[in-house]
Amino acid sequence: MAEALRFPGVVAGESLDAPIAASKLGRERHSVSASARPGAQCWRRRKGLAVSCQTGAAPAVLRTEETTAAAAAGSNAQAEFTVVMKFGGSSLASAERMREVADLILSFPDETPVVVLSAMGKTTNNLLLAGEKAVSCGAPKASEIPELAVIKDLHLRTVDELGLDRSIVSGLLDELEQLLKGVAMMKELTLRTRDYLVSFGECMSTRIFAAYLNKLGKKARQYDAFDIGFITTDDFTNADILEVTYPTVAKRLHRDWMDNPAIPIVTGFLGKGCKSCAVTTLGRGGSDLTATTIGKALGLREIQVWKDVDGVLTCDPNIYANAIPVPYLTFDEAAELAYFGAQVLHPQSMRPARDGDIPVRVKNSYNRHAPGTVITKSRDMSKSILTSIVLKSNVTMLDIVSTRMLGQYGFLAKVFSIFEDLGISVDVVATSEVSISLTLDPSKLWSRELIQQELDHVVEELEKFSVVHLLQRRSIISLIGNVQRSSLVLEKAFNVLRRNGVNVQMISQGASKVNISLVVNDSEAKQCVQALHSAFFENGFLSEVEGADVPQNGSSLNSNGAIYAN
Ligand SMILES: Nc1ncnc2c1ncn2[C@@H]1O[C@H](COP(=O)(O)OP(=O)(O)O)[C@@H](O)[C@H]1O
Ligand SMILES: N[C@@H](CC(=O)OP(=O)(O)O)C(=O)O
Repeated sequence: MAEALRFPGVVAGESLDAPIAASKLGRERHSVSASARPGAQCWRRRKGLAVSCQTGAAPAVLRTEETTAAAAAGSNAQAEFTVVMKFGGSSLASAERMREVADLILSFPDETPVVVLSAMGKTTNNLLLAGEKAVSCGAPKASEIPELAVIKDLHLRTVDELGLDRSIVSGLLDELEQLLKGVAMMKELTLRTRDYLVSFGECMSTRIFAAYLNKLGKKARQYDAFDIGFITTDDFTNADILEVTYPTVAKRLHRDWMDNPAIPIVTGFLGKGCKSCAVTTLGRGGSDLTATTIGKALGLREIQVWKDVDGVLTCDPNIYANAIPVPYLTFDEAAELAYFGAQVLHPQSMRPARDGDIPVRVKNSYNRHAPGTVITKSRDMSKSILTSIVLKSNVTMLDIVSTRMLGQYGFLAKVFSIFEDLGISVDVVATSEVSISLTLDPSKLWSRELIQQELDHVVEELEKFSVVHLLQRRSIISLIGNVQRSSLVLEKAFNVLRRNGVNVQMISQGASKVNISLVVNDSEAKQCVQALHSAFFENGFLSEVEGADVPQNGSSLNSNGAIYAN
């Protein structure tokens, strides 16, 4: 196995991110050597993980070199692996859960899976909290951060309970502590350091799980995604996967399988920045995207995403416990649902699956025989009316009225150029000749909220040519379904809202043709979702409508569960 490097951001001649540098300075174990590969340089250390780092490699160079080589291997790469099985943090919260997930994987002896894992339980949140506390606690106190203790305890206990050697994670835990000391010393946590910090979660869970499968006698090989060709933009905390990733990952997994077959256990959520060569992350929940990327790269039969719920549900079960599973979705519906706030899937994760036309199956690792949700390119929409109701809260709405007699084209262009310049996402839009109403994504970046100063700045810019009303604490309720039946959906929805005394402040029928969005006050939103859910899904409405496809609870809809039927 190659020697390891946990500082993929460190390239000869490049300045280090300060806290990482500080944590490195605290230790002496590093040695530096150049990789044998022409045009590449690599920092190595005696212990830890392996990341090869291509110095200053421009994406274009990578694309030419890697694509050509991978294309040769590409067709064969499809031969061995059959499915991706992704398990999220909720499926991997303890040693007991790891045992169950191993058992689940082994219960499909006819499959050759690529396994993608997230960090255990709430580890990512704990890492982020630890990082934030380190900024202000002072270096001597960094070792005492409570979240660090929780992370250590969980991982060491898991290793012990699974009968594995503590050395599987102890080096990483030491390194994590050093990093937190570095952050504490420098009193800063850059986005780059944040990504590096959270990467410890997936790096540990995959090492533990691979070791456990090997202990059970099932050959498994651990991979850090940033080491096998997950090349991304350098947008730390929210990076995009570059095209070169597909052939590179396919080539690597295929080659290793040919050399020595073993189930790949890949870190979800992580990548390597194309310019910085540092660890990047794909946004919260990004392991789903890792899974669909691998599915497309290898041209697999199916992508399975194992969660703690019986599939995609008719609404967020935390908002309304009566939510029921949705048996079928299209990629467009699933993407819209995720984008408009359903935390169950990463918003970008449907893209590779759609491009590769690979079905995604959302399953429950706690209830493996439940049929789950199958997401495909198309489905019979003739009977579909409403699929799911999604709520996105804490949204800011802007009413912008032109004060100059700009034509509509010029007015809209001016408004949107401001959002583009400030890097703020717009969700729902309704326009007239001289006015526009729109909502702003509450999390401009996945990891943090739009802050007041940014909003003030937006308003200031817009007021140069318009009158602006800023309306905060709004919610978007998205009705995901068949927009061809929009009159029926809207008639029912508005009846329900009127009965509940709710005034809709904006309405938009998405260009995607699967979404009608309504904007209401935050304070009324949950009650609206519950009332809409009752009206559409619980009182026989859909079965009253001629030809409607009616979701039900339980397994009677299990026409999509053929391969799990037992
Ligand atoms: N429409 C929905 N359908 C299913 N789950 C939803 C929905 N909206 C929100 N959720 C939440 O998403 C969670 C599953 O997603 P996530 O936490 O990312 O799982 P994992 O960590 O296992 O990948 C559920 O436990 C549920 O609370
Ligand atoms: N661990 C990362 C990535 C991820 O996808 O997690 P999960 O599969 O548990 O949502 C996060 O919490 O964001």
